[in-house]
Amino acid sequence: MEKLVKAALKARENAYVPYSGFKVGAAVQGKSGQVYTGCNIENASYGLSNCAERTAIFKAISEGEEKLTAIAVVADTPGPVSPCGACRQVMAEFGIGQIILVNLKGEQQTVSMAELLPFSFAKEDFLRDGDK
Ligand SMILES: O=c1ccn([C@H]2C[C@H](O)[C@@H](CO)O2)c(=O)[nH]1
Ligand SMILES: [Zn+2]
Repeated sequence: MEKLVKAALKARENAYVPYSGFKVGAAVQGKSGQVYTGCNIENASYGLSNCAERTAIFKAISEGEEKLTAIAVVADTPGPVSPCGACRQVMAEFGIGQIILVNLKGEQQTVSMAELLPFSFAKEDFLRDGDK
């Protein structure tokens, strides 16, 4: 989805990365069709840094989206960028179908959630039948 890749590239420009210098951009599409973008936002207390993917996803959910259909992630990596484990788990929560991984050379790879995070932990693993 070229629209999502373009939005992610633009969001990458807003990355706040005084510590790593590594800019990442993301754009996620909600079931409504609306697109939400995000960049990574670092902190002097390094562990509080937030990845671009989670910035975009949390923006979408906080605006009322309940399901997300696709996400594009862009960074200046040798091959298509590989999202961190924390972001993979957050993506899995909202059933993202298509994960489009891109680098600045335009190399692109689209993967499914099951490919990106096999054997993931989900609510079905701990909620009782009546609560699902
Ligand atoms: O998929 C990724 C990988 C890394 N980062 C961020 C976290 C940190 O700010 C910087 C270096 O790890 O890149 C992302 O936003 N997304
Ligand atoms: Zn991450």
